[in-house]
Amino acid sequence: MEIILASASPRRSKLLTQIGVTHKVHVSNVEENYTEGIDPKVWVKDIALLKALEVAKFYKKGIVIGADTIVVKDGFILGKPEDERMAMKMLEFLSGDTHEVMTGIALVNAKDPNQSYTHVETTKVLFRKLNSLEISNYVNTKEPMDKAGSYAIQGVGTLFVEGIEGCYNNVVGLPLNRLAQMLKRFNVEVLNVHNN
Ligand SMILES: Cc1cn([C@H]2C[C@H](O)[C@@H](COP(=O)(O)OP(=O)(O)OP(=O)(O)O)O2)c(=O)[nH]c1=O
Repeated sequence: MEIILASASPRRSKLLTQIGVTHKVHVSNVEENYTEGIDPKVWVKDIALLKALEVAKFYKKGIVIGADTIVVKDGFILGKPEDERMAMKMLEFLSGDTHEVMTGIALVNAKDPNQSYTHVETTKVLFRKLNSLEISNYVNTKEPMDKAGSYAIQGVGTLFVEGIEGCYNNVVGLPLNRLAQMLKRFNVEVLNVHNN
């Protein structure tokens, strides 16, 4: 069974490769325009599904995986920062407190797009208190610029993380354990994948 990852994130592709899932990457053009007042869980699931459905149109068969990662704190959704100023504001906001990282995942059968499964995985992350110098030094590394919430737990950003509760890979962009369980619904056993 061919597996198509509908994501531009090199991290997600690497995570899939880590568990032995051979796949093709086909990037979707879905706009991530947040509408005020939407429940973050509903939003992140809907965007993941939209990404997978859009890419599924290009294929006659196979399983399309869509995903979206957001950071949520006090009801606010933090996506990727638009500029360095915004990245600094996000990090100030996350400093010294716990936030949630949510990844929505959607699996769509390209042969019959009505067959789809979605899930939202949530991981709690505790940041230690950050000072303004380390925030600006971190933003200068550019690492935050393409990351939800303006940090990368898999990079230098790990220095801000005091603890996590839940799936680590979910913070990086794909909850692998959950994804493997979802793939079983399409009879894909991750430890025994034949994609050709
Ligand atoms: C919090 C956090 C996020 N991220 C990343 C995961 C996602 O790639 C990114 C959030 O952006 P997304 O919009 O979820 O994904 P993307 O734009 O990289 O790719 P696509 O939309 O095509 O699927 O933030 C990390 O890499 N590390 C972290 O610690």
